[in-house]
Amino acid sequence: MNEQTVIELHDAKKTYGTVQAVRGISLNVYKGEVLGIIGANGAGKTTTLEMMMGLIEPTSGSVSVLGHDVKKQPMELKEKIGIQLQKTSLYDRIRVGEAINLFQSYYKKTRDSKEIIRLLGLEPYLKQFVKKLSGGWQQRTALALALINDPEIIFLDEPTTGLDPKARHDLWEIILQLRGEGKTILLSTHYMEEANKYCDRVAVIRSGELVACDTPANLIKMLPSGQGTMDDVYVEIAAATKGA
Ligand SMILES: Nc1ncnc2c1ncn2[C@@H]1O[C@H](COP(=O)(O)OP(=O)(O)OP(=O)(O)O)[C@@H](O)[C@H]1O
Repeated sequence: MNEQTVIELHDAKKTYGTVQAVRGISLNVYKGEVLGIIGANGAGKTTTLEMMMGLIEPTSGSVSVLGHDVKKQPMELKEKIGIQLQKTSLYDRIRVGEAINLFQSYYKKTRDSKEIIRLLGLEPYLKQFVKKLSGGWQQRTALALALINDPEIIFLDEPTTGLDPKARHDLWEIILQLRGEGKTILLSTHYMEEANKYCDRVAVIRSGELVACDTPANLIKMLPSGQGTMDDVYVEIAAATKGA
């Protein structure tokens, strides 16, 4: 694997009032990898991703993305990253083609929209309202919008949640194609078979802490029995009670 670091978290913490959402995570993400983030509901996956995206500031510690401190240079960062959020309701009331055109106006540098439409197979849907599309096509539209600025890093928050198996498979094919272009992809997922099959490394977050980050095969080796599946990793490492 190419070991050029594109994201660096150093003891990043995020506190909301009395809630410690992220409790000091240090992590390096490498260029060209697909890094999955797993953990129970409320573990801190979205908060960690949002700090890397520059959407929220860490309460303490540092987050550097492509050499930019997310606190000090959020605008520089915006031009270089692509974000597909869990909820796409913002774009519900416009058509697919209109959403793509609108997003093109947001950035200085853009990727050819025809190329993005071809990659995502969106040609037949351009005149349709995003809201009327199936979940799978809504997710593809959201991914198309995340690619408009030809980002070096793409963030996907639970991209395949709620999709049927074929739509999930097809979306992964696109994600792997993007990795083939040299993009770095970070995503959160609750689907362990997807983490196992498609992610180069998987970060395990438990109660706001990074408890492991390695290849799926190495995470499985960390199990007490030294063997099993990513489901076992989830149950025994990600969802284990503290101190267990
Ligand atoms: N804006 C906020 N204000 C207050 N608390 C928040 C806020 N955002 C997140 N939290 C809390 O921080 C903790 C981590 O939330 P986060 O959304 O990062 O978890 P997650 O791992 O992404 O969960 P899920 O799998 O359910 O999406 C939770 O306790 C959550 O309630």
